[in-house]
This record gives sequence, structure tokens and C-alpha cells, in this order.
Amino acid sequence: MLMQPQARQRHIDTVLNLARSQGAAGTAPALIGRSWQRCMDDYGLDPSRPRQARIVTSQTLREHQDSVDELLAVARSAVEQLYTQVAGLGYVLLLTDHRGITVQYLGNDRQDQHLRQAGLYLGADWSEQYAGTCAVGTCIQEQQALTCHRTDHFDATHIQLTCTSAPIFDPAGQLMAVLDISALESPEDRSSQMFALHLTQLYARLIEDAYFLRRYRRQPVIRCGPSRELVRVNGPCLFAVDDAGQVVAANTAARELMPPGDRVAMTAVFECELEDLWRIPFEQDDQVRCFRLLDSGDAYFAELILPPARLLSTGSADDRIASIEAVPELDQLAADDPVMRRTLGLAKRLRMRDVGLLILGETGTGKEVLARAIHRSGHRAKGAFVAVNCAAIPESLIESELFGYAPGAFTGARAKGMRGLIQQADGGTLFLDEIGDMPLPLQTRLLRVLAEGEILPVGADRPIRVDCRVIAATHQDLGKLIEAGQFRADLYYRLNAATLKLPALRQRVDRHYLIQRVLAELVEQGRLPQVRIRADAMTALLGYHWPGNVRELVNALAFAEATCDSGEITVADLPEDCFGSSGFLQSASAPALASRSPLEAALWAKRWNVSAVARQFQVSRPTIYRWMRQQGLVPPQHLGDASGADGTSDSSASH
Ligand SMILES: Nc1ncnc2c1ncn2[C@@H]1O[C@H](COP(=O)(O)OP(=O)(O)OP(=O)(O)O)[C@@H](O)[C@H]1O
Repeated sequence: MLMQPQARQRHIDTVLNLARSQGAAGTAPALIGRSWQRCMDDYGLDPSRPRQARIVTSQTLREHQDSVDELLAVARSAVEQLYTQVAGLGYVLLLTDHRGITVQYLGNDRQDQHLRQAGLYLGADWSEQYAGTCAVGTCIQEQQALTCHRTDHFDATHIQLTCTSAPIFDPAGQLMAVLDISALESPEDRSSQMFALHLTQLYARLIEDAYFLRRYRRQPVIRCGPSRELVRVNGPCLFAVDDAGQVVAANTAARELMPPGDRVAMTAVFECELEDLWRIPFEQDDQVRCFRLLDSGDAYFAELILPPARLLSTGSADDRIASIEAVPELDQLAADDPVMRRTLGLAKRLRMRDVGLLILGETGTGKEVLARAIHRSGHRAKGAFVAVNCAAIPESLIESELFGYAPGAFTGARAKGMRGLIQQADGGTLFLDEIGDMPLPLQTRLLRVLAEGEILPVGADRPIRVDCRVIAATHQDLGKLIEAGQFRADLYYRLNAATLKLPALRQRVDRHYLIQRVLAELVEQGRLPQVRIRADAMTALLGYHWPGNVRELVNALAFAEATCDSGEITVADLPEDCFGSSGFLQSASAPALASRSPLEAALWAKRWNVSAVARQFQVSRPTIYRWMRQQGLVPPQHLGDASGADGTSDSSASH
């Protein structure tokens, strides 16, 4: 236990050399070098005059203990637990206050004398100002966890010790205490203390969190972290919030997620509405919900810890209940994706009201699927759902298609006239897809229909009353179209009492659910037999960026099923253009997937085998050829001789 005088002298020389050269402390971390410098420059400590450990009087000790009274009560069991884990390895445990005075100590009675001499004792002063560079004192100065290993210590008295400390911060971010484990002897190698460092940091955080939860036991606390499975057991971030969703306090990890500012709302941390927070305990079996961090977009899982018997009064109770209620048609569209949850919550709340809804999302994200689900789950479910693709109807026909026409309205018109699509939706829902493509003059007429509830068919002299709900959708930025004078602002406001956003498939955190769901639907619809997805294929599907969104996923699964022969989809069965490194679709002639129509995507997926595509769409081959002509789709040269499954040459057939 006694230190060699040579070792002591060598250490003193090293420190003095550092003072002269202003260099780093040998192989020690930079923060040790900084501390040595502070010891000499700021505290006037002299390495050639070692100081014995200082133990404060019992009166002073009591004053220090009183100042961290509440922390000591909270920390007691964690400190005991940590000590039982490390005692057998020769460590003692110290808890000091923010000034470095040891207010709690657990050590080995048999080594009492040695430990006391070394300062590993109750009441010992481990401030850097007195003891020089040491784990506790330097942790206080640097506000971070560290190991002060043997000759890292400034004072030669301590160069046999290895000490590891971690800071404990109060909920305002102020250093409150330091947790330390130290041993009288240790191996030379600093890396022998890595485990001690991790363990000490872990327990410091447990104590910090226990203290936080005790301090804010009368306040809602949001606990969150990047793992759904671990959040309730050990979620690293804690936010105490008030009823308005403002952060009242945050632990160390949570503070890192907060934007700068005095009063930060949780809605500035997570991409969410206030009521999303209060709804956490009601959704999902595990009462954990997924949010996206506003800053990075990362998915974070959160639980809400509510004070007992506390009723939160935020938002309208009716609305809250409506959005929590199970609505299978809507619920099945997503699992736990934050954007989808908000969208579906809003859809649930508004499904029974005739307010205009605008669905925004990239192509293939399921805008029509959502509109249908709102219709089926709403009060107009018994009426018709009429979908109009404003981009697909030629401009010359759109007026008569939408509004219908009176008998003999124009040459070539049917003798009896025709009910327009709006009238067909009477009592039900009119879904106006690609509303951004509606010509301006028709926008004006549509606005009148919406305002007055009447349509005037082409050539008619009397208006007809229609009563339908209108849901519009677009992948375009209507704001920009309004600025460019291509879309009427008044129509926009009329259609858009609420906006429902559909995230791109690549942004959704519930992709696994959606893949299984789409597969199950294809099976239910009889479009696929029972198949399962092997893990390798699932990994590839989860990792792909899906420019064509759910539509592309549907096509990819249909393709994979057609190519797999064992009832199991493997990665080799997936379309090569998305998942292969030398896929034929990567040739220059293959257009970007996102810009393809469903027909074009299917043709590429089936290598332009028209028979296979006809089977997929459940239409005849001539229909596919007609569609191809309408869309100007021609097979690429190198695939021009693709054969139908029946052996006929599709591309040479004429229709
Ligand atoms: N939640 C879902 N579950 C199963 N299939 C879905 C889901 N969402 C979308 N799909 C499927 O994805 C395809 C595209 O959906 P939909 O037509 O609704 O997209 P969209 O956004 O309206 O596309 P576009 O912008 O091209 O009109 C359809 O085959 C649809 O059945």
C-alpha cells in the first residue's frame, strides 16, 4: 500500500514539466491536462508539496448533508445497489455534493484506516481546489463523467488510486451531486476502468431520474427514448410539462432534444399537437406512442406519466374521445406512425361532419384509400362514393362528366341526358382526386356548387339540388398554384376546412405493418394466394425508399408472388429494379418509378408481359393494349418480344 518515493518524485517531475511546457498530461485525456493547469495557475497548488486528505468536521458534514437531504433519500437504494455490485472488486462508493464534500460513503470496514488516509471516507473534501486533479473535483469543474486513473491525479498522495465519477444534475440542469467509485489499487492500464465508468454513469442517471420523478410527481411527465421496448423501463429523456404542454423541467438527455429558449413547448420538440400528448395513455396496448423529433425527424417513443387522480383539461373532451374511439376502417390504415396517427385522429373527429377535407400526399400514398375509409366510417356510408380523377378526364369532357347534361344538350349527347358525377354522389361522398389539375373555369363552377348545394347540368335551365360531402386530394402544392393564378384561393378555403397529410412510405415508421397489411389485402382480394415474406425480403422491403409509395409496394408484392415458387417471398423474388444491383430496369430507358402510372409500373414489373399485366388488373389483354395506346406506352426495344404466359407474343398482337 505504501508508495515508492521514486514513483512519487517521477510524478512530481511530470507535473512540473507540464507546467513549464504547457503541454498535455502524457497519455491522459485532455481534460486531465486542463485540470493540472487549473491546479497550478488558478488554485496555486504545488506538486512538490503533497497534501493529506482533508476530512471536514462532523458539524460541517451535517450542513453539507442537509443541503442535499432530498437527494440522499432518493439515491439511497441506488447507491446501495451499485456498491453491492462493485464492493467485491475492491471499490468504495462516495456520493459528494456539488462542492465535492463526501456526504455519503460505503466502504470496507477492514480497510478503514487506509481508506480514511486516502480520503475515501465520509466528509472527505474532493474539491479540485483542495485535492487537485481527482475524479470528483474534475467532474465538478468539467461537468462530465471521467476516470482519474492513478498518475492522472495531480497530487502525488493519490497516484495509487483509481477513481471514477459521474455528475448528477438537478432538473434545472445545475450540478447537484457527484457519484464516485474508487479503489485503492488497480491495474496500470486505464482501459481497465471502462466498465466502472459506464456503471457509474448508469447509476448517476438512475439517481438523477428518480430525483426528477420525485420532484415532479404532481406534474405530467413525458418519458421518451428511441426504443419502444425500453421506454417504460428506462426511457432516457424526461420532460415535466404543465397543462399547456410547456416544458417545466427536463433531465440531461431531454435537454439535448430541446430548442434553445426559456419557455419551450413540447410541440417544439415533437412534431405533434398538444392533444397528441394527452392521448398517449389511450393508444396502443403498451401505452407508448411514437413521435418524430422536430429537429432531426428521428422516431421517439413516449409514455405519459400522470399524477394520480389528475384530470387534464386540454382541448374539447368530445373531440378527444372521438379521436381515441376505435374506427376499424381508419385504424387499419396505419400502425404507430406519428403523422398517420395525427391524420387518422383528425379523420376520426371529422368523419361525421360535412366539412371539406383536403388530403395531401405524394402519388400512391393512399389518398383515395383514406377518402374511402372516411366515407365508409362516416354518416354518409350508405350513400355512393364517387371518385373523380380531375387529371384523367379530358378537359373537353370534364364539365359534362361532372355536371351532367340535359337531354339534347349538344350534338352526340344521349337522348335522355346524363347524370353528372356530382349528382351521382348525392347523399354520399364526392372524391375529387388531383384537384390541382382542375381547369380554372370549372373551379368557379365547383365553388358555386359547394356554396349553393346546386348543380346546373350542361344545357339545363333549372338547377338540381345535391347534397354530398366533398373530399379533395392532390400531390401538388396548392399554395404555389394559387400564387401562380392557377388555383382559386376561395375554392381552396372552401375545400380545406382541414388538411389530412399522408406521409411518403419511406417516412413511415410503421412500414412493417403496412407491408403485411398490403399482402393480407392482396390475399383477401384473391389477387394473391397465401404467401409469407422471408426475413431477407422483409429487410430489403423495409430499407427501400419507395418513390412510388404504397402503389409501388402493391406492385412489388404482386411481382414477388408471381416469381416466387415456394409460397415464400425471398429477396431474390423482389423486382430487380428496386432490389437488384444489375436489374434490367436500371437501363437508361426505365423512367423514374415515381413518375409512372400504375399501368406503366405493372408493365415494367412484369417485363412488359401484357398477359401477366392483364391478369394482374383482371381485365382483358385488348384493354391493356388500349390503355397503353391512351397513355402512349411502348415496350422498350430490348423487351419488345416479351411473351405472354400463354405463349403468344403480346407485343406483336394487334388490337
Ligand atoms: N393503407 C393501405 N393499405 C393497403 N393498401 C393501400 C393502403 N394505402 C394505399 N394502398 C394501395 O396503394 C395503391 C395506391 O393507393 P391510392 O390510389 O389511394 O393512392 P393515391 O395517393 O390516391 O394515388 P394518386 O396520387 O396516384 O391518385 C392502391 O392500390 C391502394 O389499394
